[in-house]
This record gives sequence, structure tokens and C-alpha cells, in this order.
Amino acid sequence: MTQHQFPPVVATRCLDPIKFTCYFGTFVQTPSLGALQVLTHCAVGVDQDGTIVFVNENCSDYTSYTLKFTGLELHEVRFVDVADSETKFFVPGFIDTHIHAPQFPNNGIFGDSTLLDWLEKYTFPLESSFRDLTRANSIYSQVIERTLSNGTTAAAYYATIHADATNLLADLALMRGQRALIGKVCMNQNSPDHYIETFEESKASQLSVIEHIEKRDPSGNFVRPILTPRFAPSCTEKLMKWLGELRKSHNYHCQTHLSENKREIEVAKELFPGFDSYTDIYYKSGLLGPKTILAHCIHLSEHEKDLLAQTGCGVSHCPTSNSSITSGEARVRWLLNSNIKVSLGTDCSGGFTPSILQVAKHALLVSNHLVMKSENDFEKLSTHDVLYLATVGGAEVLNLNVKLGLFKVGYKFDAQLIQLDCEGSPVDTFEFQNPKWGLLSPEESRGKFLDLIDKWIFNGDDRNVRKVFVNGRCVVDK
Ligand SMILES: O=c1[nH]c(=O)c2nc[nH]c2[nH]1
Ligand SMILES: [Zn+2]
Repeated sequence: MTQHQFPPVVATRCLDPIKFTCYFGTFVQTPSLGALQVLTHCAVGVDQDGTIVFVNENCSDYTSYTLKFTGLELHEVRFVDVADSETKFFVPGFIDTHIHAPQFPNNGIFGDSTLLDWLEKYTFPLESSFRDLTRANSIYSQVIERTLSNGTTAAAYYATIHADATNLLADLALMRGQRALIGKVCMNQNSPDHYIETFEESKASQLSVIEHIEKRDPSGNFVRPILTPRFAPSCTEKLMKWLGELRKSHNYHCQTHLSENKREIEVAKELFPGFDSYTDIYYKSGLLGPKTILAHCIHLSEHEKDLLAQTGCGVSHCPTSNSSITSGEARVRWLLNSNIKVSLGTDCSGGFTPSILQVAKHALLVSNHLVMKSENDFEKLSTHDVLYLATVGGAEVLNLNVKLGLFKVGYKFDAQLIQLDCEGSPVDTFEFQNPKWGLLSPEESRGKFLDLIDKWIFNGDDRNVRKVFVNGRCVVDK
């Protein structure tokens, strides 16, 4: 196997040393589904490992507090005060639990296709071209840049069947400072001649990718391999069972697609007649567990849903993709009510946007469509719910060995600084809508601030993301 040439192996952004930093301003987070917490005049201390060591709300003198707390000298601490605008706030970094990095050039290109013809017409030809590392280098670099710029601090990526290009994606994420699960796609049946591998080839490249990634980041805190059988129709039982054994023996992450499209489900059942359901194929192959991410899960039966709950799998809800290629509407509440972990995925390029903020908005709208169809309010998701799915839900589904998704002691500082009144902002702000903390009653100020959050979710975009931090390091500064 040839080693790729890009990029040169240099000290990575993820491992650069950082100074102890105290961030001061407003922090927004969702400690539980549906609950939005707003911490004002809040000091958050982040140590040299990127871990939050204090969260002190209503802090009157953050400098003295930090020095007293840490015992450090003034010059040893960095202070970042963002309280200069009432429309500036920190939110946890977004977590994209389902994105196909090589499909990025096709964002928005899907015509009137649905899943199976979309794969043949648009997806396989583009993915197969990633045998060319020059192409892989430029597209993968752009994907990481674009997702970071949209506030995505961690992502579960699908790459292609090519080991070299997959390793390159891992190196680029590590260098650029984005947390990433990196999946070499495994597919050894029902695929075009120009884009298929044998069982032996799949096995060999999977093992070489794991070796490469684990060597690059032995801690696994930044990049990790994730086993990625594309979906049952394109994998033999032998390949899935081998991946299932590998998953269980090393407690690896795993990701695949499940129950996205009605024709896909029929094909899966035709190809695997001995199984009770589509989900049962993965279950009996040993692919389901607490570190497994299942994209879509739209047309599941009660029994299949129970299998997901029983095995502790997480779901990546991809409403943008599901609406674009006419797959259907996942019943998110129905899953959550069975204690199944749910998160959001852009699913580029079934989905057309690299922004989890846009996907969050689509998740809310799709839930409204379910309500309109069923005429009960049960499925409706609020702005607070979808923010939870984009952050804490993502952290639960990724199930990494670092804590993510909240500003809490012991958690990593993966964050975005949002500003609604920045230059060029797509959000129109009005002074009379500002919270005016301290001037109005706390309830009035909070009410106004919650309205600003809703405005951000519906009208904001990457222009409002002013800075992005991963593990306490600033990786985007606009
Ligand atoms: O949304 C999807 N994107 C894909 O690339 C894919 N492959 C199988 N099933 C899929 N679904
Ligand atoms: Zn997908």
C-alpha cells in the first residue's frame, strides 16, 4: 500500500500548546431536551488541556476570580471578554453525526432522484474518483474548512473505499483541529465495477486505516477510526460479520445507513431473506452497540425501534437529506421516547448544506410536517429541542471518551462564539429587542434573549460564527 504524500506530517493544530484561558460573557446550552440555559456575566476557565475547570455565573470580577482559582500569575492567563455586544454568546460546538466528505462537490445536485438512482447517477462516480489523492486533498481540505466555519467542532465522516484518501482525511482533520470519526467505506457487492472492492481488499484496507489513524492519534481524543459498512445492500453477510467481530473485539465505533428509503428496504429484504427485518441484518451481524451510529431510521417498525433501544445505538437524523431525495420523515420523538439517542447529520450530499444550524431548522420544520399529517402535537420539536440534538445529542451519539456538548466542569471547551449584530450579518437586530441585562426584570431580559436565540436559529448562518474553539484552541477566527 502506498503512503499518501499530502499533507506533510507537521505538528498538528490539535496538539499545539495553549494557555490557561478565562472566557467571559453569555453562555447558552441545553442541559436536557427542551431546556435552554442562559448563563450571563459568566466566567468559564479552560485549562491547558482544553478542559473546563470552572463555570462561574454572575461573576463580578473574572480576573481576580481566575487568578485566585488557579494560583497563576496575570501573564500566565489569557482573558477573552465578549460582553461588548448583547447579541454575542457562546454555544457548544455543533456535532455532525453523518456526513460524506467526498460527496461535498455534489451539494445541491440531486435533481429529482431518490436514493438508489441518486447513488448510481451522482454518488458512486464522484466517490470512485477519490483514488486520485490530489483531488481528495483539495476536496477534503475544503470540507473541513467549511464545516469548521459553520461551527462544527466534531464530525462522523464517511470517506470512500480508498485507504490512502481516507488516511488523508484523518490527517487533515487532525492538522486543522477538528474532532473526527473517520470511516473507510466498506462495500463489496451490488456496486459498479469502477467502485467496488473484494472482501479481502476491504479487510486489508480497513485494517491499514485503523493502524494509520491510531498511530496518528493514540489518545483517540481527536481522530478515531469508525467501521463503515456502507449499507446492507452493498455488503455481503461475510463482510458485515467480519466488521461485527472487529467492532466487538476492539470496542470500535461503527456507522451505517438504516431504513432510509422504501425501495432500499425491499432490496435489503430480498438480498437477506433469512433475517426478520432490515435492522435484524445489522443486529445478527454484530454491528449494533452503544458506539454505533445509524443514519436516517425513517421507516422502522416498533420491533426494529426496540432493537435499537436494546442495543444502545444512536440515530443520526438527517432531515435535509430526507426531504431532498424524498426519503421520508423520521419520527424523532418516537425514537427519543424509547430512550434512543438522537442527533443531527448534514448527510452531504443527500443533504445540500454543510451547516448543522440549517439542519436543526429543517428538523424543526419536518417535525411540524409530521404534526400536520397526524394531527397531534406529539412530534413537534422546539428550537430548544433541535439545539439539544445539534450539541448534547451529538455528543451522546458520538460516545467519545471526552465529554462534549456542554459548558460544565470536566467537559472539553468545544465552542462557537456567535454574534448576531456583526458586520454582514443575515440577522436583522433591533436595539429594542436586546435583553438589556440588569436594566429590565430578569424574566423580561431572559424572554428577549430567548427570542434572539430563535432568530439566530431561523435566520443565522456561518457569518454569525465569529470564532470556533476545539479543545480550547481557537481554530477559526474571522
Ligand atoms: O444518504 C445516503 N447517502 C449515501 O451515500 C448512501 N449510501 C447508501 N445509503 C446512503 N444514503
Ligand atoms: Zn449518508
